[in-house]
Amino acid sequence: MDLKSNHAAPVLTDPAAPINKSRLGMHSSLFPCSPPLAVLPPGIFLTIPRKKTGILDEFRSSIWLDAMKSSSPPPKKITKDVSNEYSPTDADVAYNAWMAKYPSAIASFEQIANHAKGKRIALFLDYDGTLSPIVDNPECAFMSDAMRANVKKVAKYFPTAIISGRSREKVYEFVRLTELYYAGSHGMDIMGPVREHISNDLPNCIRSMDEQGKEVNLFQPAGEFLPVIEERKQADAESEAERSEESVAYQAERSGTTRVFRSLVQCTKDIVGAKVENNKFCVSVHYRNVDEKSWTVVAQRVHDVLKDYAHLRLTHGRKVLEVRPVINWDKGKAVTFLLESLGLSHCDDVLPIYVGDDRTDEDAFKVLREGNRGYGILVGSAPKESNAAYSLRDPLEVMEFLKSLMTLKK
Ligand SMILES: O=P(O)(O)OC[C@H]1O[C@H](O[C@H]2O[C@H](CO)[C@@H](O)[C@H](O)[C@H]2O)[C@H](O)[C@@H](O)[C@@H]1O
Repeated sequence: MDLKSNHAAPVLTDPAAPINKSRLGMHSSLFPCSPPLAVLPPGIFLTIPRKKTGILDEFRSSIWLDAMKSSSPPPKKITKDVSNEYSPTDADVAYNAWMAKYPSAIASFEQIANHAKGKRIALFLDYDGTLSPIVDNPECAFMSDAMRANVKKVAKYFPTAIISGRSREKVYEFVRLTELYYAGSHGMDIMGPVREHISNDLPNCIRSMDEQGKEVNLFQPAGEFLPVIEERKQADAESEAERSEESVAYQAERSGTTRVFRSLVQCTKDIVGAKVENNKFCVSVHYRNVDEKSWTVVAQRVHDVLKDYAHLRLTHGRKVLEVRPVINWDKGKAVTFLLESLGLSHCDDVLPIYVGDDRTDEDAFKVLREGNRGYGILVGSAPKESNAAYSLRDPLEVMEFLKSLMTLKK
């Protein structure tokens, strides 16, 4: 969800980071659906009108607060009929109606299998909330060994990619499977197979090596947003003493984060429980562990920092505010890019399946739904409108679904 109420979306101008728009053109086949906001052709920048008041008024505060509250509802408890006098609550009725609209991918597996007959499955998986359960500390969102083993097996039969909001490096550290493709920063950092025509057409696509020394294509559509060289030089010039402190700000600079990360760390450091995470092309401001009374303070501080930057925008994930470049790129575009990289686009015999739990995954569900080419599967049990076709309750059910998928191997 974009937080752009009252035309005052916290978008940022970074005068020190000039953006070379002409370098951001790309192959037209990577624009399968019309962009959600205005685009500056031929690049992939979005323009968002903004007002520079810097103050979250009461009205907008309450909109933000509502969005913050509803951003990660707890899983629905299954109501048990122990007394034989079960009378469903309104919530049960709503849940059952929702399940009828987004049936379980496990219960509907036969239907999926029928559709997959004679087709090659391409699998796309989100990480947090999909392969690993949502936990309070983002550094501890480990996937189970059983899940890893099943993802490994499924990747043996079907091309499989992880598309995460985390940095590509970080999600790889969690997953540690070399047989997958990885897209980090909500698809803004993709390591995929080598395809000549793609790397020739896209200026931000380069030939690179993966961890195993295998040749890959590295596509970073928001490449222009990495810190300017001067900042790196400045970091290099820091004293050894400063370096050894291993401060959050130093680590961020070293890993290529923009100045906005440091500003966000600085402006939230007195808010107990707030955590700022550097995801390379995006920055996450977590408020899951912040007292609810201070949530609007978090929103206000983030808003204040962002009002000075024109090339960044704010979206909302599960108890997290996500700062990202204003470019027309998302997980949906990443799926299209990867299908093309894998040589699987424009093929009638390919069935892409995308499994994800978050609002950012909706872009991918939408691409599959609109192209009428595969299935989005929403992970969660809280009724919400989605572009997915099916649902799974939680990562445990995701694992069951992966096991079922393996029965479809040739
Ligand atoms: O696209 P994803 O792989 O789902 O990444 C989205 C964000 O996931 C992480 O945050 C979420 O999971 C955390 C661990 O369970 C949880 O503590 C947090 O509240 C959730 O929002 C990650 O830390 C973010 O950087 C990602 O953007």
